Amino acid sequence: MEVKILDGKKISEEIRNHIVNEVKKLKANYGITPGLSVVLVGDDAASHVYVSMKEKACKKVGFHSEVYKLPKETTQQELLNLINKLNNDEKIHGILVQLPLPKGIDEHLINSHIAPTKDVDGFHAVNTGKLFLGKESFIPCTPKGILELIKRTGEDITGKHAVVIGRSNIVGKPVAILLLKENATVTICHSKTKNLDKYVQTADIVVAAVGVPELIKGNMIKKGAIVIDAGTRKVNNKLVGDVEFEEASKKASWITPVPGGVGPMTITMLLENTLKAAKAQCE
Ligand SMILES: Nc1nc(=O)c2c([nH]1)NC[C@@H]1CN(c3ccc(C(=O)N[C@@H](CCC(=O)O)C(=O)O)cc3)C=[N+]21
Repeated sequence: MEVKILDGKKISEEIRNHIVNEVKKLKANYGITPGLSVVLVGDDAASHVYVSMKEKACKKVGFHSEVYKLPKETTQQELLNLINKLNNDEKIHGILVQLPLPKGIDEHLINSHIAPTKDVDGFHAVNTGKLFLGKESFIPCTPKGILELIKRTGEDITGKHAVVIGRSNIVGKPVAILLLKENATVTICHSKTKNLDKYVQTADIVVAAVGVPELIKGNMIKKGAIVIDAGTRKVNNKLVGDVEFEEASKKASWITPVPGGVGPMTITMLLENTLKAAKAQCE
């Protein structure tokens, strides 16, 4: 059986084309242009790359986009003041504070200062709680993108064994909750898990989100499994995922490449969430 590639770039393009049309309708019918503010504190090089990708993606679908680049000396109070301003800005429907934040700034305090209705990252405690309860909420972009990719395989998730490797608040935990909602049997593995290979070997769906290059070996993958790789680490200037792609491709039925898999979907889901936030304000 030939492996099929879950092309995050191509799927993103389809979704983004749809968003372009939705933006046109929103403008025509309500005079509203979805607006996203991205706040970046400090000089982390990778963060600057991601933020400019987000800005570009916004412009391309016709959103209003603002980027605030603040020096690493910015105080927590200054950041809270900016969020207050953006919470009250009618042009802005979504606010994203790029992580990681410099030391001394409490990430959870900052995220929970964003109005829940503008929390397009889905990191506010209210949205996290709603996700946990299975209620309508803003779903974090990477987990949402991963679910979309799995759904594009056309395979039924119900009853399948999904093994999530990684327990971060941004990817591992929320993606496990989403898979549970789709009636998968979910196992969460992490850095303290003993015999990781034993779990991965029984997985119908593998979601790797640890950021350890090629931790998941091809020989761990069950034949016919769906393999989603959310890892992106630069190794010798090359982007490497958490999965040994070549070897895993010999076993998997579907697999995401790195780059061009989960990464572009993350940004596409940010656009979707921002559109959703703008639409909610028309109601
Ligand atoms: N508040 C917040 N929200 C986030 O969503 C958020 C964040 N902070 N901090 C950092 C992570 C990381 N992240 C990525 C987004 C796109 C790609 C992406 O598009 N990657 C391309 C390649 C990019 C490259 O060439 O470096 C790909 O995989 O094809 C990757 C990673 C969002 N994050």
